[in-house]
Amino acid sequence: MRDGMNSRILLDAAKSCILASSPVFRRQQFLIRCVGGSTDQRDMQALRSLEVDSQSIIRAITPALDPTRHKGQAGNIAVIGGCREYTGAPYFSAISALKIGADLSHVFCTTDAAPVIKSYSPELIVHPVLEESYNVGEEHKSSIASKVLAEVDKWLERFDCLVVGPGLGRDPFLLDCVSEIMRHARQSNIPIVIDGDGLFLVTNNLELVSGYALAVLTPNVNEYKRLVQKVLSSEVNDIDAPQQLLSLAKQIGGVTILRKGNSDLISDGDTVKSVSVYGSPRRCGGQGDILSGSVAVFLSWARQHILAADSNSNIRFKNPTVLGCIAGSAILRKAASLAFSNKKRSTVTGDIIECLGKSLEDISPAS
Ligand SMILES: NC(=O)C1=CN([C@@H]2O[C@H](COP(=O)(O)OP(=O)(O)OC[C@H]3O[C@@H](n4cnc5c(N)ncnc54)[C@H](O)[C@@H]3O)[C@@H](O)[C@H]2O)[C@@H](O)CC1
Ligand SMILES: Nc1ncnc2c1ncn2[C@@H]1O[C@H](COP(=O)(O)OP(=O)(O)OP(=O)(O)O)[C@@H](O)[C@H]1O
Ligand SMILES: [Mg+2]
Repeated sequence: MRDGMNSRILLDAAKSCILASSPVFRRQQFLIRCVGGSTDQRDMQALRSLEVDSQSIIRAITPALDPTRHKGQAGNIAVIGGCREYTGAPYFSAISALKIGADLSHVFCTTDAAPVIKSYSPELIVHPVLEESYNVGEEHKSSIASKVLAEVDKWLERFDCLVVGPGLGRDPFLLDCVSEIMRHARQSNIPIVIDGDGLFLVTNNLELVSGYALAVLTPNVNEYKRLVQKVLSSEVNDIDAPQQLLSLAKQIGGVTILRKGNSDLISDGDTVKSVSVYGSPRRCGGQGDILSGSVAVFLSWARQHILAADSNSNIRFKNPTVLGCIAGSAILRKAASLAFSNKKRSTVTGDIIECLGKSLEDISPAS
């Protein structure tokens, strides 16, 4: 009996050793650490105490479908992104804005990407205005940059929010032009959601967003790591994730940051909120793009709602960028959950986009 027990203990120990040295196991442990998946009870409790009632926020800020309203009042969004490599990301972001309920959705992309993005959907207004270095001779760079800016400026004042970065690429000439567009948007007080390669640009040029309360950064695990290293000169701290996020947002002058992960954490340097609505175990590319388009619309609605709120309403004291992040995160996660219940392992980003309407309808019915 005793011998049997000893050999079982030895067998278990051997199994643990084999498991711990297996590359698959080590990769899983690495990923758990990367996405902040600490199982520490105190961490879980701390996160639970930050959880917000996202459904009430969505109900409060979603505008009624009022017959007196005209086209554009429910939101006019522009995505700056789309290059030779990436045409899916700007499409996902822009179409998600429409499916949430914006009236108009534009894409400003490179001349190469435009015909491709136009062919995905006639709903989007696609402007082939950006250029990458390979298409522009050194001697023409300055005149092309002025032309790009003039093209975007013609439209800028009409937009309720810009999304900068989905599928933008990292070409230096293109990023210089986009920096100028961001400066103009900032002068005009237009909110800017920054994602993907827009975060690469901003991390290396923090002055573009520093101190701009209408800027929202939506980093994934890698983008967050780069931001923390650059701004706080430290590594990501998953043990005290809310405190580190708060410091980061404060250090960049009160921008709002949505740190994507197992739970989405949101901070504007004053408060930290968490959205842990059940989402999906599928991690197909493009979900962050749905999020950026959704946040842009909800942020615009939150601003409108706050402007129109009467003096007794306590929503007037809330930050619209934080409200937009909470609502966008909760809707994306609910849509991802719905899509997964239908499509399981074959769930792709398009399936999640198809569930955005039902997800919002369940929370805030159209009539
Ligand atoms: N269909 C498309 O056109 C898409 C284009 N995208 C664009 O692609 C560009 C680069 O974005 P990326 O998200 O790839 O850049 P990242 O710097 O986040 O990712 C680079 C690498 O990190 C890995 N990685 C990503 N998330 C991870 C996680 N949670 N844990 C461990 N490793 C992880 C990825 O597999 C990839 O190899 C952006 O412009 C983005 O907008 C993406 O939005 C996805 C969809
Ligand atoms: N580990 C996770 N568990 C549950 N949900 C997650 C997890 N990681 C991310 N998400 C959800 O997916 C959304 C997109 O996050 P993700 O990290 O995939 O962004 P991304 O890498 O920028 O995506 P994209 O492929 O569009 O660039 C987040 O808002 C979050 O709600
Ligand atoms: Mg992304």
